[in-house]
Amino acid sequence: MPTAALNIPERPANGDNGLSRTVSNSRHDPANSLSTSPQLSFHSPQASYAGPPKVSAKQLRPFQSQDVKILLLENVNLAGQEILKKQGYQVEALKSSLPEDQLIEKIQDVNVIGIRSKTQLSANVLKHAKNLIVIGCFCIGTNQVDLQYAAENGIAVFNSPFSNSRSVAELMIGEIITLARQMADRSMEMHNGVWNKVSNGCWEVRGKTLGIVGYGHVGAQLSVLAEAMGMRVIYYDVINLMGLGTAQQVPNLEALLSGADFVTLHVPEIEETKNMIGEKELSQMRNGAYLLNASRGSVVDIAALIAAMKSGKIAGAALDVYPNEPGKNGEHFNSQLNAWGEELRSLKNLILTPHIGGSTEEAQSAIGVEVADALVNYVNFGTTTGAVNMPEVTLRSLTLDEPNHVRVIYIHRNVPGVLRRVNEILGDHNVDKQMTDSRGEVAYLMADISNVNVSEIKDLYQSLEDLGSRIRTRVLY
Ligand SMILES: NC(=O)c1ccc[n+]([C@@H]2O[C@H](COP(=O)([O-])OP(=O)(O)OC[C@H]3O[C@@H](n4cnc5c(N)ncnc54)[C@H](O)[C@@H]3O)[C@@H](O)[C@H]2O)c1
Ligand SMILES: O=C(O)CC[C@@H](O)C(=O)O
Repeated sequence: MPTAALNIPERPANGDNGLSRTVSNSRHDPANSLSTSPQLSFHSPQASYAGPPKVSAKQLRPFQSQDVKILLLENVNLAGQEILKKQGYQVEALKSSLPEDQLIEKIQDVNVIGIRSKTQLSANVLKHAKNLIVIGCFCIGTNQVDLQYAAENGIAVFNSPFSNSRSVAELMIGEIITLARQMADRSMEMHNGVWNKVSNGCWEVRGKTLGIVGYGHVGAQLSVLAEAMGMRVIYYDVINLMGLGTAQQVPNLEALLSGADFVTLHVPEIEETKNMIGEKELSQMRNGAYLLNASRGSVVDIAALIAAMKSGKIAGAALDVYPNEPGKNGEHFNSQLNAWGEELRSLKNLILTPHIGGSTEEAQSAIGVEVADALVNYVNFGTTTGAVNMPEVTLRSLTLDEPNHVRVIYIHRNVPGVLRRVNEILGDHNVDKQMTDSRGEVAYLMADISNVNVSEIKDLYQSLEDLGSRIRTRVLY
């Protein structure tokens, strides 16, 4: 199938290839959605978008669905894979990420790519992705994708904004107690056959202060759980947020660092959070305090943390994320990967986990469903609700009673005069409904037009493609 399969209409002239008239029900079974049993599948709360249109909606596809090529990396959950396969798409799922050269090779061929936190979709990689229309990040973080480059090249990016937040918060609770009781060291000693019954430097967490940096989805969940254990909670965030329970916002990072016994980091990876905790910040922490990082590896200067732990300033730490992480399970975490690797591993009361904050059955299946649904909605209907780099645009579904309608999607540079030119082209038909919105330099227009013969669609597509402002045109019918 040629590149243009997702853009240029190629259905037989009678428009009846069977695909456009069937309505697939890719949603999960709601009967299971309230289960809390680990034996049953768990589904996240209803996401902010509505999911694929249901029963009476007309399935829009300008292509044979088996020609949509999807590459899933990093062991995307089976629940998500199934949703995509049910659509008839060609799905290749790999367990690991790919090194840049192999990624560049593979990405040239695919229309959709699904990744987690490891795969780097830089501008250098994306410039080879000539057929790519959408990226699904099956996780919260989107720092691994050049979002701006993607938007400017008409590639929408979706993620799952909160489906693993609870899992991260629960891990933090476990780690706070583990650090306070030096449990990881005691366990390690027992594994080595050593009995070492000590209470020195071991504490209850009740009455201690937890300082949360970044009071978003994870930080807020953690706040509630920590208070339930009798901890006092303070938090620092760049925006003013209402504290849950009796948690109190502090005015700056220094106030948080000097006021907390445990400091936990839940900020995104952005320029401002790079090495946010370094030598100076560690010196502002209380003597004998603990540091936890499950945000991104770039947020903590690890060499400075090693020094602070060696000096006794920091009594313990828990790290789930690192500046350089292995690409697949079984690979080594050593000094070749990060210069301080061996030194870090030798420290006492340090919990090291392999980026598993969001790695629970519940979170991964909820993320799989949420992101796969968003991808189906985008590929089949052009809906951008929930996209992290595009304006959010949706129209009510076309119904089976509207046989000669087409949906036009026109992603274009946000410059004056475009809408007039587009509507001159669409104006030969009846524009039933239209929505347009912009985000920075990029604008997204969606219009449903009626009384279009299949033979006219190619011309319509070409006229839009010929406009100077065009980034990408898609015509769905
Ligand atoms: N270890 C894991 O497996 C795992 C799982 C989920 C999320 N994460 C990471 O954790 C991060 C946070 O997740 P979330 O869902 O809570 O994100 P979120 O977007 O809901 O919350 C982030 C909060 O950080 C605040 N913030 C941004 N810059 C800040 C700064 N310079 N100083 C203080 N506060 C700042 C924001 O205002 C926001 O309230 C994600 O971006 C992701 O990188 C890791
Ligand atoms: O599952 C992953 O790879 C990433 C988990 C987490 O860091 C996220 O951003 O959601």
